[in-house]
Amino acid sequence: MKKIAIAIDGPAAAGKSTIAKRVANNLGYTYIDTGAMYRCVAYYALVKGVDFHDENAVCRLLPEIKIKLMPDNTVYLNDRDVTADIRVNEISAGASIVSAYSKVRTYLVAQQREMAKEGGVILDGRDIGTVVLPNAELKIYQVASIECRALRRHNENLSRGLNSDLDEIKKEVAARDEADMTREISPLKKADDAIEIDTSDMTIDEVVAHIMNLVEEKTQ
Ligand SMILES: Nc1ncnc2c1ncn2[C@@H]1O[C@H](COP(=O)(O)OP(=O)(O)OP(=O)(O)O)[C@@H](O)[C@H]1O
Ligand SMILES: Nc1ccn([C@@H]2O[C@H](COP(=O)(O)O)[C@@H](O)[C@H]2O)c(=O)n1
Repeated sequence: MKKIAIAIDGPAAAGKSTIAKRVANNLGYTYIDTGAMYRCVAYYALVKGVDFHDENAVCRLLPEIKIKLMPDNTVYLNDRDVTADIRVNEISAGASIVSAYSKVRTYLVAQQREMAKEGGVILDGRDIGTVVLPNAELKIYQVASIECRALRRHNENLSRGLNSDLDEIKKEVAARDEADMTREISPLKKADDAIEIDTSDMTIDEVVAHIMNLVEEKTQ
């Protein structure tokens, strides 16, 4: 079967990475979690004591930041496993701040394109269909209502034994969407040729099956 590039964009907690991992697994494709890369930049700034809002200081760190996304979805930053460290709320908010900086985006987008150049890839993020891979054969814009997304994240936290406040999550997710959609550079938006999937009333299996059908149409 022909190997294609698949782009999945959408707001926070829409289920992009869950679906992307499942589809990648079904197809034997490489999954590239671009959000993890922005999270690594924020995490490194935090470790170095650099204020997320200090653009020049954050950008000066870039040459020191080496990110590796492993086939088992662990994330290495300068040869250290940071998979869990980059998932905390402070880093979600920090990633949203540092991702607005032009030099940060240029640095990471170049790496994302390099990783995707052979095809047989599925990338999820905010600007994959619009900027990173404008020629991707299949572009998905995955959405769900804010209530649904906040509840999913809340349940995920509870199932991991973490403290979780549904109202706080709703505020955090809405604030991140607002920042990601209104920033000047590469804001989150649906690519003109993307297929929108509202997953609010769909199970994970239904979303995966829907995308698998779309892949089949594109690869016939
Ligand atoms: N269709 C679905 N039905 C029910 N739960 C879902 C569905 N899709 C994803 N989920 C759950 O929603 C939660 C958030 O999903 P996920 O982390 O994949 O979202 P995301 O879009 O990658 O988030 P972010 O952009 O914040 O990294 C997970 O707990 C996942 O299991
Ligand atoms: N292509 C991308 C991916 C992510 N971002 C920013 O990183 C934040 C964290 O992303 P997650 O997918 O892991 O939640 C996100 O809120 C964006 O600010 C991005 O700009 N472009």
